[in-house]
Amino acid sequence: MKPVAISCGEPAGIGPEIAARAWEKLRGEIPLLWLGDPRHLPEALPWQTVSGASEAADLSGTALPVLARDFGPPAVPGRPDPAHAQGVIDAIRDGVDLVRSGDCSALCTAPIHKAALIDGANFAYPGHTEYLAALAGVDEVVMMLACDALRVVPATIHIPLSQVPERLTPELLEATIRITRDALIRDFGIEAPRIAIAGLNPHAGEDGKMGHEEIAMIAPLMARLGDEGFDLRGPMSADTMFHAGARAGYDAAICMYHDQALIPIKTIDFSGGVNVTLGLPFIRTSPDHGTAFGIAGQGLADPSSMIAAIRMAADMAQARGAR
Ligand SMILES: NC(=O)C1=CN([C@@H]2O[C@H](COP(=O)(O)OP(=O)(O)OC[C@H]3O[C@@H](n4cnc5c(N)ncnc54)[C@H](O)[C@@H]3O)[C@@H](O)[C@H]2O)C=CC1
Ligand SMILES: NCC(=O)COP(=O)(O)O
Repeated sequence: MKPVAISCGEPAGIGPEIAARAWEKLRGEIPLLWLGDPRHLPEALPWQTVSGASEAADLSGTALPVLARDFGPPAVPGRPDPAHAQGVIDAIRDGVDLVRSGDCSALCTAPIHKAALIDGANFAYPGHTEYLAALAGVDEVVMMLACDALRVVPATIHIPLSQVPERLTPELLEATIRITRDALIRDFGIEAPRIAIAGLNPHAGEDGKMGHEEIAMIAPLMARLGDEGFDLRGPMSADTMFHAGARAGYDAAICMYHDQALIPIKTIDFSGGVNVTLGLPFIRTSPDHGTAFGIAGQGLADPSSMIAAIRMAADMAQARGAR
């Protein structure tokens, strides 16, 4: 199998240590290639620089293969340094190049601190999702967070809540539903996906008494896609669609904004959730959490979500025949 590339993420966060812990767990199972400055890895970790992905597969059983870059100043846990910003961005871009060339099977990204990238390198994107879409030259990508118990998709992502109603267009919602359905079939092996659609407003608008987006936009779009054969359920009240009984009725939930989607999944399974970008011409996953500055460098970080993200990336690569 071709290695899964892992971009380092924010060096002052927990990214390097959870990658190291993930390598310890997966070393006999999935070859890895870490992209970053090896001075940021935990001291006791066996690692070795390589010049390309082809050297990583054999090495990965005994040491973490590293495609090394010099980020300049050393990292201080918990204190992000804008001087590292370009190195962090370059590691993501290296990962994309390696996956697009076929040298790596998938990309798994460790968490970034968006503010440090903006301050240090004028990073023009609110997150990986939008940066990866730009690198890939695609207009529409979808963020899905997935764990064993739930898959959620925020239709709008990193924008202020006040902008959600205007950004929530039928076109955006339709593209989100189509990309999600395609991915459920292709990457998750679900032949006839059942997709729940959340309302935007309390009680899904209460028949127009608490908001009109459900009647004016969401329901008509659902009816049109239903005529095409899509199995769509809703618009559902967001407050009652995530308990266990409700979750049994769908394979993924499309939500209208970031917190509507991410609060339930991070509450149900913070350590097992995986962030996966759908609609890219390559595979990208990530842990569902952030940089966790408060515990960085202390050996306290739980690597479970990183491990789940790498496993999901490898499984998706296998499903696509890209191993
Ligand atoms: N994919 C990415 O690049 C993501 C990046 N972020 C970034 O991370 C930064 C911090 O965001 P926060 O909202 O504070 O979320 P966070 O996920 O970093 O931390 C939230 C809480 O969970 C704990 N936590 C997180 N991961 C943990 C782990 N693996 N083991 C044990 N405890 C863990 C933290 O210590 C903290 O108490 C922000 O700059 C944000 O933009 C956040 C989410 C995803
Ligand atoms: N809240 C999820 C998050 O910030 C992940 O964003 P991305 O970096 O994967 O686009």
